[in-house]
Amino acid sequence: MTALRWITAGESHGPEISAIVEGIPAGLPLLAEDIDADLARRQRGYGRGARMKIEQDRVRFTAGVRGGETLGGPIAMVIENRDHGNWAGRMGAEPFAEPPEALTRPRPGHADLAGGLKYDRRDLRDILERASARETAMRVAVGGVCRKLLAALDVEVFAHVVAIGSVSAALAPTTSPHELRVLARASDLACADPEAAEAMRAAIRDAAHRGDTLGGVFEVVALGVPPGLGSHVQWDRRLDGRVAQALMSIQAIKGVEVGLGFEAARRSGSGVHDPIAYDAETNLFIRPTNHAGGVEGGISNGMPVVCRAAMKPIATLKRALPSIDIRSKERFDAAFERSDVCAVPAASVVGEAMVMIVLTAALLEKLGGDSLSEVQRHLAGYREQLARF
Ligand SMILES: Cc1cc2nc3c(=O)[nH]c(=O)nc-3n(C[C@H](O)[C@H](O)[C@H](O)COP(=O)(O)O)c2cc1C
Ligand SMILES: C=C(O[C@@H]1CC(C(=O)O)=C[C@@H](OP(=O)(O)O)[C@H]1O)C(=O)O
Repeated sequence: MTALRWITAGESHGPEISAIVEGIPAGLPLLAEDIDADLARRQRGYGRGARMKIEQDRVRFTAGVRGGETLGGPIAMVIENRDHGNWAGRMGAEPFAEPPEALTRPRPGHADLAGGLKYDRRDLRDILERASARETAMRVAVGGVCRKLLAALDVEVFAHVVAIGSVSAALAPTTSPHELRVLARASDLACADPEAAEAMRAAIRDAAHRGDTLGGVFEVVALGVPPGLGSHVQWDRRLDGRVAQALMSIQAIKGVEVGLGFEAARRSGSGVHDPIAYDAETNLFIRPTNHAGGVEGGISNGMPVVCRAAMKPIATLKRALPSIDIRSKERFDAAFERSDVCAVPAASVVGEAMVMIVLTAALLEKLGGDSLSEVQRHLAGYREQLARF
């Protein structure tokens, strides 16, 4: 048993993106098609650009899986970049026969300029290729592996879009998590409020007409998380801190909230903290409200883990903002090729994946085990301990 660790590699227009995931126990049933369903969800979504018509993301396992089950060793995965075929002579590893035209015009809001300065690259393509959110396809694949393990431990994670620009979803307080998940999955906006979704589509169309872009907010909900994941004892073990880092690491995410988040700062204590009750039938502590978003003291408390992420608008604008050519130092009028107008629905699928990865790591730390059956046995024992508390 080792800690869960993972890493991705690959450029947006290179031949493929890849990942290695280590720490998944042996004996977990795992098929490429389990992952592909999530990859497809990340690709569709109102507001995406022409690139998504080219790609058809599918994962291929190249290590760690045999006969449809994990072996306990590192799992290696690749996803082909179909667009790579259109980049002949510009994206290979070998020296170029003819140097491609350098990209010297940084886009405000993207990594182009900051990355160029840091790595001393005068062709900004050397930065944008890796800064691109193409990489998030692989995060979703890693999250998909974790989803299989979480499902075997009765944990379910889903995301839904709650705002696009200034349009917010309004949900009836009676909407159950199950309904929320089904409604969001059925929408090309991953939004559970059909009326708001229509207004969101109109806002995205309007932004596209104006040559502009939009951001928004998505929420991730994790059900079935046992109490006791994460820890109060050290800064880097707090579950809320780990979730925030994971969500904030997604390209263009600029804010994260757990539970009430910023709203908690505006209320007094009596309107924030969740009263503690006890259910004598299940022998479990329960909470009538979940303002904490399922985490207190950096530890899961048995309630659903609920967090939100705010995404800034896409940086590549049809009507570009002022910028300077890094070679001539002159102001330029940007040439626009293609871009997403709004990628919040796609980012919500990525957020779901990142939360699944954090929860899987925390669960494996709590429970230990080299095979799925061992982890399941440990969870059953822990649940008995909780019921006796
Ligand atoms: C799923 C997804 C799709 C994105 N698509 C685009 C895009 O088409 N064009 C673009 O300029 N930025 C796009 N972005 C955002 C950039 O990757 C992001 O703005 C850039 O990495 C800089 O953001 P940062 O300052 O948070 O790193 C996308 C982000 C995500 C999560
Ligand atoms: C390729 C993906 O997203 C890309 C993320 C992205 C960016 O700048 O982040 C820019 C666009 O790429 P391109 O410039 O090739 O059109 C998006 O399509 C993807 O999500 O799979």
